[in-house]
Amino acid sequence: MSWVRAGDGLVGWGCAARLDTSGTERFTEADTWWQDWVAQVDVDDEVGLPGTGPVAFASMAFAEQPGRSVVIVPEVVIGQRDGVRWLTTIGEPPEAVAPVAADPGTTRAGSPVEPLAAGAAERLAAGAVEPVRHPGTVRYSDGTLTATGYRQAVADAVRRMREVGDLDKIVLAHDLLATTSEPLDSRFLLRNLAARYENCWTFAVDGLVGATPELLLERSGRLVRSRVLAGTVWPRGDRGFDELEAELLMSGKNRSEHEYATQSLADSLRPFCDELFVPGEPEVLRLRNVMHLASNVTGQLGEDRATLLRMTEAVHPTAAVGGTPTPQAVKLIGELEGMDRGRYAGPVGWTDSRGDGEVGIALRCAQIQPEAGENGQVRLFAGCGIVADSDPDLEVAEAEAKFLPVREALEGIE
Ligand SMILES: C=C(O[C@@H]1C=C(C(=O)O)C=C[C@H]1O)C(=O)O
Repeated sequence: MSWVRAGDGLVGWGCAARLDTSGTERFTEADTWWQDWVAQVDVDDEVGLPGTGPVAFASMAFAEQPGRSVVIVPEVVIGQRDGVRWLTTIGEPPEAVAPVAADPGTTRAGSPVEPLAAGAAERLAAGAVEPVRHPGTVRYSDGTLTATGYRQAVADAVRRMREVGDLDKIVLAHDLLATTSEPLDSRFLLRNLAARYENCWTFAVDGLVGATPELLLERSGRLVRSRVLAGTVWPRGDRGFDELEAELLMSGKNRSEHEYATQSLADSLRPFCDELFVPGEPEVLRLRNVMHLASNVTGQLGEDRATLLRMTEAVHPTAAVGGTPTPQAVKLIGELEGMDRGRYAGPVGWTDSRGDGEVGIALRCAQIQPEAGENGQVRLFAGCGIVADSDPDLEVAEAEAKFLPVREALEGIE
């Protein structure tokens, strides 16, 4: 399990407890389950920062049906934030971790661990940690919704927006299958993604692996934060990055896509906040494969601070992955895509016993298929916001650009 950005974050393994859930109540169930679980453990947290003490990783389904959501409490978590490093264990320190700490008796929840890097290197040398495996060659094939099927779905959505007029924006996605000649080691993907997308949150929860640029919510005490993305350009022709950036900022279509996404997040987050700051103008987030319009929304929570999972329930899905109005968009997504998004475009991240934590939107990701046998198989997803003046061919190309991070990570392209 992983949630890492520019070297900071959490990496966990083992399973001390797990919840599988689905349906409309999935967030409430996850929140209650986690609070009940935390209430029955003795916590010895010497650090007291967000992410120290017991944490749960969560990866929630995009849709109410048929998706499966999962919450996992790892047995061991290594964390790093602003120069502070810690190790958390649940129960007795497992064998693989014991040599890391000077005194294994003190490696309970939240003990700071200095000699971690040295210990990890020793364990690797001693063969206690399996080396990362290369997935071999990669072959691609159509997913449930092919690129041509996707083009058609976009065209149908555009027609409906122009003719019926009950929908302002819808986000449509499609999938792609990749088969590797060797079983897939999620650490191979994670390492490559983290190296190339430092500005993104590299995550892995129960086989869903990716590097998302979009932070749905971060809660840290009374502070809440979100990085809303919508509106995209990608390298094409001989346009330079500056030219692309100017094109993005001036594009009415992209600006309106962005406005719907920011509005939906702000409207659903505002009831939890005493103050909420929404920038008047978006900025541009540059990534290797695409550029996005971005708005950093910040707020101060009210006295009865809702937990991260409760707020996540309220804001999901924003119009960055659903649409406007939300109910009509979500219904039409199911009809036009005709596939199960699973946990793609759902919230993914972690929460601690205080209800703090970070959740991103699971984008630029792939679901590792457990039943692949001797090969590895993953299902990649990518989608785009569609408005009445979208061009289906351009949306197919945009989705293609959004598949790139995982494709290149799978193929080990430097
Ligand atoms: C839906 C995806 O990305 C979202 C859609 C965007 C857009 O349409 O411009 C931009 C960023 C994300 O909010 C995806 O990557 O699959």
